[in-house]
Amino acid sequence: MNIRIGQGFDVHAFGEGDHVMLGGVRVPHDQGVVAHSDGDVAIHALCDAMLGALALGDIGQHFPPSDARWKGADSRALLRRCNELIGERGWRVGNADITVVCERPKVGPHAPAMRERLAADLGIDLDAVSVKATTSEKLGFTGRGEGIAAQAAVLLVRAERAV
Ligand SMILES: Nc1ccn([C@@H]2O[C@H](COP(=O)(O)O)[C@@H](O)[C@H]2O)c(=O)n1
Ligand SMILES: C[C@@]1(CO)OP(=O)(O)OP(=O)(O)OC[C@H]1O
Repeated sequence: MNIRIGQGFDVHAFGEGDHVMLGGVRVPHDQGVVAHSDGDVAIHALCDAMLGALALGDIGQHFPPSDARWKGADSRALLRRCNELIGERGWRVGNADITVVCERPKVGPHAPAMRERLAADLGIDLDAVSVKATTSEKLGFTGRGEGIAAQAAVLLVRAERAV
């Protein structure tokens, strides 16, 4: 088979701070998130989708929260490592589609920069990376502003090998 599908989901609670990292972009906000790494839900969901597509477990298994190496980690480095893991097995991301769920901050204005960073980290075209956002209409934990969530879907395709 030459294609594989994967999906990922991540949540972080809001906490003290003045920004949230989303898709590798520092988004100013009146709160931060509680996390071991930089708490980038968009990237964590994307990593899990990539790992899931090849049944490689999840990011918590590859980068355990109990390991001091990942404390404060730049999630872009985790994404690049996940990209290596699929690349070593002969796969690359064909396209990725991410949805961030929160009432605030507004994600739309930052989506172009997020797409650029994610596409660069994955080594794929900009138009193969989509970032969308929605509120949850004030319902649930995201609606109450208690946290932020993201889900991601990816298609992996066989990487062409240079001979
Ligand atoms: N954190 C968010 C949430 C939403 N958006 C944008 O607003 C649109 C309307 O959101 P609804 O939840 O009311 O459907 C949505 O389609 C996004 O374009 C956003 O930028 N940031
Ligand atoms: C990113 C990692 C790194 O330890 O920790 P967190 O930033 O807490 O994020 P989460 O999505 O809860 O768990 C995955 C971990 O791999």
